[in-house]
Amino acid sequence: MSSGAAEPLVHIQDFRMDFGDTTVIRDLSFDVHVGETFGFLGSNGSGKTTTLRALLGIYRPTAGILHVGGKVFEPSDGSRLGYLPEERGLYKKEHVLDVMVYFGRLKGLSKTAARSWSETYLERVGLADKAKARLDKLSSGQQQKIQLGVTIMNNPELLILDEPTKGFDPVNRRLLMDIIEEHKRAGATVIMVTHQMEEVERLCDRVILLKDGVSRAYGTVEDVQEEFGGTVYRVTYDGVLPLSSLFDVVSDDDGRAELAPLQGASEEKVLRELVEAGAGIRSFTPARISLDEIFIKVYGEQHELAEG
Ligand SMILES: Nc1ncnc2c1ncn2[C@@H]1O[C@H](COP(=O)(O)OP(=O)(O)OP(=O)(O)O)[C@@H](O)[C@H]1O
Repeated sequence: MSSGAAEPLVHIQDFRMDFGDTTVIRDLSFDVHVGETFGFLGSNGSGKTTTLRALLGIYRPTAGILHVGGKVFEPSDGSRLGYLPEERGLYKKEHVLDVMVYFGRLKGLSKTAARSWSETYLERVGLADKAKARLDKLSSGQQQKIQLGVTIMNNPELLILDEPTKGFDPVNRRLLMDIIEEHKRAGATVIMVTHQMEEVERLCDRVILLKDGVSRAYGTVEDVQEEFGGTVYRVTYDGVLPLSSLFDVVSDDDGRAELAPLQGASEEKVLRELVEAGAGIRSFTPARISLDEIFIKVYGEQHELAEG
């Protein structure tokens, strides 16, 4: 899976995927570079899992180039890959530690190394007391922790994680994000499908946003924020917000509003307008537009790009 210095580790160009008469991905192109954490974002059914499956050879693409390390991925390249698929499932009637050691051996670790790694991991994720339990006696979140462990245990150079924290409570989500971040810091390239925008803002260097199988934004988180308006003003107020040609009201709830400036209206102009209109401003804070807001802007639109 080695890759030249300037060559992206993952290269997808003009990817198209049809299922029967239906096109679910069209003209999709993006690269993922060595060492970056890449957020693969999009609403339900926008084509994220399909793209990952095509990249890993599970689906045959209708058209386009999908390369890992400069060539089409083959199962024999898998020793440096950690893939957490969307559909989870391990050998549920087996015991936790046995399953982990089994997968560790498949990934080329010695039995001792796999056992020692697994015991340390179980301790870390609060499941040391479940080492001898059957997998199907664990909660779904606990089973997911085991599956993530199996995915990362050989320190893969490329980690592909399809919704790694789906179904986790906030404490466990943070723990899992810490673990993923450690792999990122150790130099792993990470492709992460997630619907949790705070995870993206915390971890991802670059992102792509898919809608109906088409890219709607691609670049660094900052680039994407800039593309969608860059700055917003968060205000708290006691009175009534005026209608204005200087800003759009993005959200307004219980004395808290978010305003998007129009045509580059400056902070001073917007604030003066609010004060002069008697809006009773208590606080006024410029902030970057959040990915959550961008997501709502993109996916709240009509499906004008639908089949056709
Ligand atoms: N094997 C298949 N046969 C036919 N259609 C499929 C198949 N796999 C996926 N699709 C369709 O392709 C589209 C994209 O699905 P995909 O699972 O890639 O979306 P996703 O972005 O991963 O969604 P989610 O966030 O809900 O997991 C959907 O309309 C889905 O119904």
